[in-house]
Amino acid sequence: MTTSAQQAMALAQAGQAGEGLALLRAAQARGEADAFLLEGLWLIEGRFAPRDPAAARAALGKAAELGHVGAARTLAGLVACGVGGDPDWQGAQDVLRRWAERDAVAAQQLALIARMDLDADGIPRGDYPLQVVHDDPRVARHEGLLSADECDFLITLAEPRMRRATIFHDELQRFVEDPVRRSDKSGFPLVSEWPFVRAINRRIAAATGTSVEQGEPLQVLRYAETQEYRPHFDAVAGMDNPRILTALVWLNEDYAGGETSFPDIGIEARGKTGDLLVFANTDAEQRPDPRMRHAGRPVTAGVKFLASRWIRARPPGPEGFGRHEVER
Ligand SMILES: O=C(O)CCC(=O)C(=O)O
Ligand SMILES: [Fe+2]
Repeated sequence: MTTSAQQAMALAQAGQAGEGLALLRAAQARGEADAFLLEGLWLIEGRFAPRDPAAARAALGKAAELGHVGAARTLAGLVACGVGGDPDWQGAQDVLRRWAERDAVAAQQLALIARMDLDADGIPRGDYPLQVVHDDPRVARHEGLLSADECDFLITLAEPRMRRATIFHDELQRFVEDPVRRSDKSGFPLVSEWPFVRAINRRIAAATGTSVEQGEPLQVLRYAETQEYRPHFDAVAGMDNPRILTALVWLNEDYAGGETSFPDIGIEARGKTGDLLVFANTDAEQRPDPRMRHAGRPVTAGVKFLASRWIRARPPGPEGFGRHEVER
């Protein structure tokens, strides 16, 4: 069966966004939740329709009211993150509470958030002191940034949406699959920066001394046996808002191999579940630091899960972080 939303998407992809939108409007008039959801997604991403976060939030609210669980998940994240309205941490939890009986993901978010030490705005109250591993260039770690339950839940959320990881190709000016990066990944862009994910991002921000807005979408990387991320730089020339830091959190430890290695400064890092590794990619002038080449070494047994967040020098402008940003 093809739904109106699917037809609208096909039209938009064929260059007929106006017709697609008309179809969505008709379906909305019939009370079809996924027609509200799809318009909401277009409006957040500014794809097939001009970006309008407030209208997006309204459309997703409508879809949620009509019983769409995916829309309710996205809505809770927008409320938490302040997209299309002021950030409202308590309001985001109200959305989760309304859905907790019908949606195990909402219930689990609430349960894990309840165990976090957060103020009323969802800001972590804790201190996350770093142990220095290497002074210049800076590499540091913090043990137990995330609990084992939080790591497991991130993996659970990421698993169904895993895709082959890509890298940005400078000549082609787009993301491509490449033997340099053989792993799967699952990102948490704005439409899936759910309250739990937001809370994790805030904790990474607190531990790295940055603002939560400076981070590109959180990614969960999955490396099966033999998979690796060959030596590469996270900061590359030509980013006017450079990736100054990378934060990695080990989400499991029952695998062999898979060390994060920095061959030019002689570091091989491996952490326990929940440990954070943070490193500077740029020098004092925010130019890519040639010593910060690093790799995820091949996994030799088991499966490695790692959360990764690339942190920019400044929050994004209205158009996001630009062409190198991890796909939204
Ligand atoms: O898998 C690793 O150990 C490294 C990951 C990495 O380099 C990245 O996410 O940028
Ligand atoms: Fe990297």
